[in-house]
Amino acid sequence: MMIDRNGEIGGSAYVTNDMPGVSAAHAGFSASAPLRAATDDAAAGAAGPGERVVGFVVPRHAAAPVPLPPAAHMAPTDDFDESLNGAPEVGVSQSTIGSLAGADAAEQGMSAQLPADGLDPTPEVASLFGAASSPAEEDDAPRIIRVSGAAILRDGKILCARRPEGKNLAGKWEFPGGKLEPGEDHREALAREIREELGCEVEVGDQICTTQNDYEFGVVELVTFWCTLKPGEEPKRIEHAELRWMDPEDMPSLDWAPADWEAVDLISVKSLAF
Ligand SMILES: Nc1nc2c([nH]c(=O)n2[C@H]2C[C@H](O)[C@@H](COP(=O)(O)OP(=O)(O)OP(=O)(O)O)O2)c(=O)[nH]1
Repeated sequence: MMIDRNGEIGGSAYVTNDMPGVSAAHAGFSASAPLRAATDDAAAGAAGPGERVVGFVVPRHAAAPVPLPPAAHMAPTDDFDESLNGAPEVGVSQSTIGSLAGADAAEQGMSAQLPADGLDPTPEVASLFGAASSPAEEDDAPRIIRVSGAAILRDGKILCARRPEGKNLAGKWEFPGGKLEPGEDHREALAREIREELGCEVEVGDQICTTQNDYEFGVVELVTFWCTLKPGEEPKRIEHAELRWMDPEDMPSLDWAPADWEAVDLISVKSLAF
């Protein structure tokens, strides 16, 4: 999905969340006018440079943006209902997003639903809903690499990281984070990766968006989250070639990994709107 500086959206990726109030507060953005995210009319359009986004746009749910805990309470509290944090359970379209987003569906306790009786889904659609596929189709299925990325906010700036030599996408900018390990959900994986990569502790907040990108080494499904540093924490450059705190509107000037443009555009456009 591409978003121009007027806030118009086109493209083929899908977005699962509004810009959350908690993140806006952290970034110094106003939370009063949530960014218009993917809609039906955004179903066709260009992907970013060198990018082939897999997935499709589904209608956003009609529910009002869910109020989120204040920044100081980004860590789930005992009385905080996790099901409200991110995509609420509001029916087929959200379930569809959940199934596309993989772990999010499980995290949200949502189940995928096949189309209504009488509709004969194509194999592609059926596979999205977990329907049985033939061994030949399974062999052809792309390997989904599930990755969490952190948009860490401090004083209105976002921590951007450049991938080191010797890794795939070397030299590209990314959100710190990494692959999920077996048994982890996205938030657990992200907290662990940040500990390993940056040597610090973060509070993982709301989801910004989910994208899939078809790289030559596999399909990366990247779920990006707002994060804040826990009190007294300072990120250290351990694995990355470079770390840089950027004003959101300057983020598009970096050479981002293709899967990241969705979140970069959402973050930078939001900052320009106010
Ligand atoms: N961490 C991160 N990875 C990204 C982003 N965008 C993007 O396309 N990727 C890709 C690059 C990698 O192919 C994959 C994440 O792998 P990684 O190498 O960071 O994961 P990891 O920390 O688990 O590393 P490793 O153990 O495999 O070395 O996702 C992003 O914003 N953050």
